[in-house]
Amino acid sequence: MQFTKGHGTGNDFVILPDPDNRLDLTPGLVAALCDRRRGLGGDGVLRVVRAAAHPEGAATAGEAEWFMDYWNADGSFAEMCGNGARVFVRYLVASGLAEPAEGALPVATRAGVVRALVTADAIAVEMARPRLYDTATATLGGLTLPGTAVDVGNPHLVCALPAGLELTALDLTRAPEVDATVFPAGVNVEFTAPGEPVDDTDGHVLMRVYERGSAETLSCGTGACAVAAVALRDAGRDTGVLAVDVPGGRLSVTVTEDSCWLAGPATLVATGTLDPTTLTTP
Ligand SMILES: N[C@@H](CCC[C@H](N)C(=O)O)C(=O)O
Repeated sequence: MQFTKGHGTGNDFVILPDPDNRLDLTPGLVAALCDRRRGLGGDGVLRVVRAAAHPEGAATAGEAEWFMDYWNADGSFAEMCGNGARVFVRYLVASGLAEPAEGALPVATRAGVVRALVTADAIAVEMARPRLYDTATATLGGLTLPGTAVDVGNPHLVCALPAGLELTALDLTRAPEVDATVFPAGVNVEFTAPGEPVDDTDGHVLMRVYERGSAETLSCGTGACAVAAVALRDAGRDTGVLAVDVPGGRLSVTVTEDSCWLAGPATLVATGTLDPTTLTTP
């Protein structure tokens, strides 16, 4: 089995090239690949498959040649992964499967087709504008925080920390408790604090995230988009540019009238082969 390992601001992925959808990818195999001690390690898997060859990509095969088949580290599916899409596009270009020079590159996902712009330093992906749709709470270590539910193709709950509580003080080794009636399919939970002003932006937010299916990660692209949309709402604005700092680095989010751009570094670090029969799970 061929693989490449890559990351976007520390949100890391095992990339599996499988153009014709031949791999028998199962939740167990995904979890074993993502195991950080027994496998390659990753927050998720990105299968690179032709849209026409995948049942969930076929409907958009006329718009995008490639389908990002994203899986969380526990073997569950997610509709969308913002950093994953950026790393996926870096892989397509680096491996010669797509040409970046032809303008925005379309990629099919479970949340529809996204478009990417590629430069040497960064990859920006245009996704749907985040939709703020409800309020809910997250409880963590006896602390209950109010938050805003946001749909970025996948579900998010954005909770601001009260003044005086440091983001670094949160214990995210366990999942925050949330209301399952608001989030029947689970949710990614972002905790935020205000950052110092950053040039050429309309705001700066610090964030940590506990991801559905992957636990705490160093970064979450769709989470950064959700956080930016809530920050703009709180500032009485509809659109703007936000710097969102995550433990793994800085993301830039631009919310426009009808879409949302997520930009940041996307890096490939290794390529190799693996015999899946050597993988074991606890
Ligand atoms: N890290 C991703 C989000 C991955 C999916 C998420 N865990 C979910 O289950 O919705 C990102 O960069 O957006």
